[in-house]
Amino acid sequence: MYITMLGTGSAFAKRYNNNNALIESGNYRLLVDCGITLPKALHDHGVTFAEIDAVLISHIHADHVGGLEELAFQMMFKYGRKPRLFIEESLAQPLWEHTLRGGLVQGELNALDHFFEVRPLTHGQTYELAPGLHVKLIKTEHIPGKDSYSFLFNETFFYTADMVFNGELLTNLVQAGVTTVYHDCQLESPGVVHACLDELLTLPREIQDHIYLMHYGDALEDYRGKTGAMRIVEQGEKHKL
Ligand SMILES: O=c1ccn([C@@H]2O[C@@H]3COP(=O)(O)O[C@H]3[C@H]2O)c(=O)[nH]1
Ligand SMILES: [Zn+2]
Ligand SMILES: [Zn+2]
Repeated sequence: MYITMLGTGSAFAKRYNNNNALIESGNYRLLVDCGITLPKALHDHGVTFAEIDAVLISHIHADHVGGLEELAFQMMFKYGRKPRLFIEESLAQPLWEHTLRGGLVQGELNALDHFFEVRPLTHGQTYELAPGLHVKLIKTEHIPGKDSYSFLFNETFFYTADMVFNGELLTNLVQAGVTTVYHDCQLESPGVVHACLDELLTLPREIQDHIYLMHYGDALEDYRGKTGAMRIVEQGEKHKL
């Protein structure tokens, strides 16, 4: 599988797009999150919504779901079909009621599954999304009372939803065979709702070796060379996993 971060920025970043990814496995294309900036970022990448097989959602913040209205409308009115939506079952109703309903409702089109081919997922279970592409959702802490799910792909690649620092989880995953971790990182301390760089730097070198930082702010250039053994994911670069 290959991953390209169409954006690597924090919710407030202006130099970087929202932290959303394009995963490719054979001919299968999966969007991981679809934030406000995603429609333009995908366009700039030379891919149309019609060429996306499915979108997978981590949690309900605009930098992760704010592009879904355009996705739904483009697919309905431009391409005449529903996009496939993988989402943890606990998030489907809140996504509709609290985020999408206002913009999408018109007449009898008044439910999430009128616009999306919804595939509810249960966290902790492994699903085959396409041949050679499996995912397990892991519930991780972000905002109190707001469900958020990180992704374990093919048992070897861990992609964090926005999450607070959890060194024990990272250590356990690496010990269980995870080779690559893409981790959201707030550059400034304290982290509060994200892991911050200072917290991630407390990890032992053998864990840091596996970590790539994403979801960073506009001050990234001031932090190059200060991320220990952790590398930085560059927006737009395609990596083989
Ligand atoms: O209790 C809170 C809730 C939110 N926020 C900010 O709003 C942003 C929403 O998107 P995000 O989850 O990528 O990042 C969040 C933070 O930057 C915060 O600092 N404290
Ligand atoms: Zn975010
Ligand atoms: Zn968030």
